[in-house]
Amino acid sequence: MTARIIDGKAVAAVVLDKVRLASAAFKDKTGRPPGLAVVLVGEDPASQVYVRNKGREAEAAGFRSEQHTLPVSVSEAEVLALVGKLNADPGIDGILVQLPLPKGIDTERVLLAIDPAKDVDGFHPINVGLLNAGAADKALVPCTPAGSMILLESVTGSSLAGKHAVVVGRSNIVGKPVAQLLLQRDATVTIAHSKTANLAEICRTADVLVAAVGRPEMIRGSWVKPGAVVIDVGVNRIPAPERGEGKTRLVGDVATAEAMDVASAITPVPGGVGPMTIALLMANTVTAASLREGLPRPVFTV
Ligand SMILES: Nc1nc2c(c(=O)[nH]1)N[C@@H](CN(C=O)c1ccc(C(=O)N[C@@H](CCC(=O)O)C(=O)O)cc1)CN2
Ligand SMILES: [Mg+2]
Repeated sequence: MTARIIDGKAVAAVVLDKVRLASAAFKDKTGRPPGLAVVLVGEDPASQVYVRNKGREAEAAGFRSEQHTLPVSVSEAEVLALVGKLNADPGIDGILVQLPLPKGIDTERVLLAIDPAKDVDGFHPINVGLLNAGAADKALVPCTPAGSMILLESVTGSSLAGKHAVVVGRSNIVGKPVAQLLLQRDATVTIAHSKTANLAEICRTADVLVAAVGRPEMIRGSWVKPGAVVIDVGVNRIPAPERGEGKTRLVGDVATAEAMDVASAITPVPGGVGPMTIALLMANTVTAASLREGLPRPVFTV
């Protein structure tokens, strides 16, 4: 079997088209565009790229887009003061603090300070609680898990009843929320991680395998059940001396070439889940804006 490649860039483009329409409709109804503020602390080069891309997509979607860049030396109190100012700004619907934050700043405290109604990352305990209570329809759902589900559903349809989903990874950003979303689609869900015994054996029982462990190509082709759908959330930069001295390349958490011989469908890295993260951030911003204005929740499923 050669797996079908799930094209995240193409699906993200469809979501972004819907975002543009929803953004224009929002502006027609309210007289203002949705507003997104992205906060970057420090100079992490990957974070700088992600934040720039978020600003570019926000502008393309017709949003009011703000970027706040703070030096690495900034105090936690100053970050909290900025979040407080953005919470109070009626034209800002979405606030995102780019992670990771520099050492010395308490990430949990910063995330807790964001107004849950503006928490377009879905990381605030109120949104986490709503998702875990089975009320995802009232929550802002984290972007990477929500995007992963759209890619998965493009292959399986919306019901996963009778399917065993194995999530490898237990982060708050991906592993735990994606497990909740899979449960809500009636999958039987196992959360495994790097310290799970018999990990390969457990993965081999997965009809749906979500890899979010952050270890380059850890999941081998022999771990994949024939016909499984594989969602690779990993984005790992590894040395690529074959490309020249000091060069690197991106790989996922799955050994893609091996898995392709076994799976029925798989997301590539790059070009799979990654592009969905930013598309879903734009979707969450229109959702937050609509809910804040008492408008119906827009739908961005593909
Ligand atoms: N506040 C947040 N911080 C972080 C999040 C997040 O969702 N919210 N996620 C990641 C970083 N991230 C967005 O912020 C992100 C990561 C990867 C991609 C992406 O498109 N990846 C591409 C490859 C990109 C490359 O060439 O380097 C792909 O997989 O195709 C987008 C967004 C951590 N921080
Ligand atoms: Mg990807």
